[in-house]
Amino acid sequence: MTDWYEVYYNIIKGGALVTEIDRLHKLHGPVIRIGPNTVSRTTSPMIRELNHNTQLHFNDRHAYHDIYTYGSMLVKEPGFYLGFMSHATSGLVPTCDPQDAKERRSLLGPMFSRRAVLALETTVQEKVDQLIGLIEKQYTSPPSSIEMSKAYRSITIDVITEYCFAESANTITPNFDHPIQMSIKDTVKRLWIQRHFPFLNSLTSKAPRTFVQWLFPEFKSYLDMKAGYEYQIDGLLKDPDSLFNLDHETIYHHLFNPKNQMSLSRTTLVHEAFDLVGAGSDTIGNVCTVGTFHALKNQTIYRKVVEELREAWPDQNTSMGYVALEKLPYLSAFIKEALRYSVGIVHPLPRIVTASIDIGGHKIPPGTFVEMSTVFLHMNSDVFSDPYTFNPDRWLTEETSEMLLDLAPFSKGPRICIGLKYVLPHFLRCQNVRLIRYNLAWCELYLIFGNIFRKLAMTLLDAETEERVIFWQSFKSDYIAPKWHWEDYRVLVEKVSEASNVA
Ligand code: HEM
Repeated sequence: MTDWYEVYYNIIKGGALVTEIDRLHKLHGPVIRIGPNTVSRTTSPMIRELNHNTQLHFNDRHAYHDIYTYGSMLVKEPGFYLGFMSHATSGLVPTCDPQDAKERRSLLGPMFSRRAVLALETTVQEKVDQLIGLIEKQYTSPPSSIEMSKAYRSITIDVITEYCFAESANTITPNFDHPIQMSIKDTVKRLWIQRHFPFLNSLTSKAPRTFVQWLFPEFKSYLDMKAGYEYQIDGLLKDPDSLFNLDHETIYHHLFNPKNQMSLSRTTLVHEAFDLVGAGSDTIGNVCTVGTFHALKNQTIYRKVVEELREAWPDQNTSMGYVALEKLPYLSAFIKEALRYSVGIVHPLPRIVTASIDIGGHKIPPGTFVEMSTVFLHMNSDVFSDPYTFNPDRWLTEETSEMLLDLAPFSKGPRICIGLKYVLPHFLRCQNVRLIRYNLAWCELYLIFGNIFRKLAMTLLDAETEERVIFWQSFKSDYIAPKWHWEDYRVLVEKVSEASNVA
């Protein structure tokens, strides 16, 4: 009868929609209707023409692949994306028209290719060194505890801002409480309000800054961030030659010179900057937070990661790069498990069916909204045995092709995360699926985990912290990444002596 059902779970119940969807699937089977007939809010003629009817959520791995992996006839649902991203509506994430998205992806793509990532690997490594240097100086003598989720979020913000704009936000500060980190946290918290009440964002972007700040003081850091991008973009628009003075290639080298495409407006450039910082920081920070927690909680896992690293990298004063770290089997298995367990984006990502299509064995008419949260894929016991156990060893068995197919933290298909690309051959279900990775996300994960585990000895401060978290409860206040109830765990850190680095 009403959209307010979703509003109730997303806002009043603090993001518990996915938990509710799970309950409904248990009652009603693998396909449920979760919304009333809706007409999508869009300017795209292609989408407007569709006669919208109902909204379905699936709990079926085949349906996931029909929607996201092979679903070239499905497009992003504008009502969701333009609300959810109402602070940056002309960035790539909320671009729903497939042709527009293809063009923008072709502009941004080269920045995230393996070649570009390898060329800018030193940028990532410098930030990792800076974080480890700060932790060693600030937290080891005398030993004091550190909140890892904040430390990880600060490094991922600094990497993405340096990588994309050649201007780091410099949030790796002693208490990891830089205003930009707080701003991103606030923006993420606000996402569900703006998803359902997008006009609030339009109001704040039109009203004078002093008025907005007076009305909503918590917007200050968001407005500062926006002013920072505007300042940088205005400088480059005034003097495009100054692009050549930047320390390295940035997104602006690609966005300012769109070959065969119209130049992008100032607003679009600012929105794209927002999009990239949002998309490329909290997500990776979350994977690092989840992976580290489980490694420290389970000493067997911790020992295996550390021993493999020590053997491959005996002298920690030398450096070990992304390509070498990628070859370590246990570290790779550990990262895959951290990606599986941390889910990626928890909320279902809605698509509109543009032409009649088979989804999970059901004929679905055009205009239907369809979606499936990745939680249902990653926690499917038919593919991942004992799915609520964090177990890197599952990736070291001989037959992993089904699991690889269903590992989708970055989504799949035409709108897969741009920070990461998997290239899987067409014969996805064959025995020897080859996984080619090229991207910024993998590079960051290898360098952060590899260096942190090799150079620091860590102990979980509260060893009693619940290991098998009540998984579904974590999706309350889910927003994008789940807010795990142990997320603000603290660790004690020691510098690694050459003798041992297991505390
Ligand atoms: C572990 C880290 C990451 C995870 C789990 C993740 C997850 C995702 C997911 C699930 C999507 C699909 C969203 C949708 O369909 O609406 C996505 C899209 C996107 N991600 Fe990531 N991401 C990560 C890292 C990054 C990084 C480092 C960047 C670099 C800036 C990035 C930039 C983007 C962009 C621009 C899109 C939109 C692509 C499009 O709509 O065509 N992400 N990401």
